[in-house]
Amino acid sequence: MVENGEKDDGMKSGKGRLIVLTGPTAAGKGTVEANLLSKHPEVWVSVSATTRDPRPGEIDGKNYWFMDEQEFRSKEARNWFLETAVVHGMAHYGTPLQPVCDHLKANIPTILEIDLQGARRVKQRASELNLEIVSVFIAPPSYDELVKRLIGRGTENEEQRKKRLETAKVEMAAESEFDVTIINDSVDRAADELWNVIVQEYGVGA
Ligand SMILES: Nc1nc2c(ncn2[C@@H]2O[C@H](COP(=O)(O)OP(=O)(O)O)[C@@H](O)[C@H]2O)c(=O)[nH]1
Ligand SMILES: Nc1ncnc2c1ncn2[C@@H]1O[C@H](COP(=O)(O)OP(=O)(O)O)[C@@H](O)[C@H]1O
Repeated sequence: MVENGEKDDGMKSGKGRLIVLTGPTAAGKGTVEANLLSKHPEVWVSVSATTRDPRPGEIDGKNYWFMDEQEFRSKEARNWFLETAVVHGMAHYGTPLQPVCDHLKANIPTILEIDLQGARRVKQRASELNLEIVSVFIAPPSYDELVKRLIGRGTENEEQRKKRLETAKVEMAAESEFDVTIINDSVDRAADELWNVIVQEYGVGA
């Protein structure tokens, strides 16, 4: 066991590649992950830290580690994170490093659900951390459908939705940077496609 922030050779011994999952707001990332986990509970999805407020029903330590900006910045200064980003120009988000090292070392299929900036940062740090990654982009069937899903989810006010849609346009334009694109028209099928990526990368369940 090493302290957070130190280089962990667990990254070297892990066989599978880290799955970095990105997609615009309300494309259905959380819904697809929940479907995948219901069918394949052996998959581990990293729990990020965030300074945004919890949505109704969200549980600390399950959906996110919710913390204030002071705590987030202090952890950031101690290299506690694999990557961090300010998303939608509003809240800080970050991936705790050590649990990722531990799960990869144990060869447990590991998914990070992070934004475009975070995905780029993980790619930049890949060689420093001896980390192999496969990047997956979850796309909505269309931009109009994404707007419908965002409104239908009903968890943001109009100003927050506007910011999310601005970010969404930037993220959708970056799709070609990713190794695999999964279009989330049917949740069940999209989750199966994601599982196929895991089977290919980790050789599990085949
Ligand atoms: N860079 C980074 N992005 C994250 C992290 N956790 C979540 N995100 C991203 O932050 C964005 C906002 O997430 P969230 O507040 O749950 O809103 P939603 O995507 O609209 O449901 C999404 O693009 C997430 O993928 C993280 O640890 N690091
Ligand atoms: N394939 C789909 N078809 C229709 N609605 C969907 C689909 N996938 C997700 N949704 C809905 O879209 C909204 C946004 O999904 P969510 O998983 O919160 O997105 P994200 O995590 O990407 O922000 C939710 O209300 C969800 O129920």
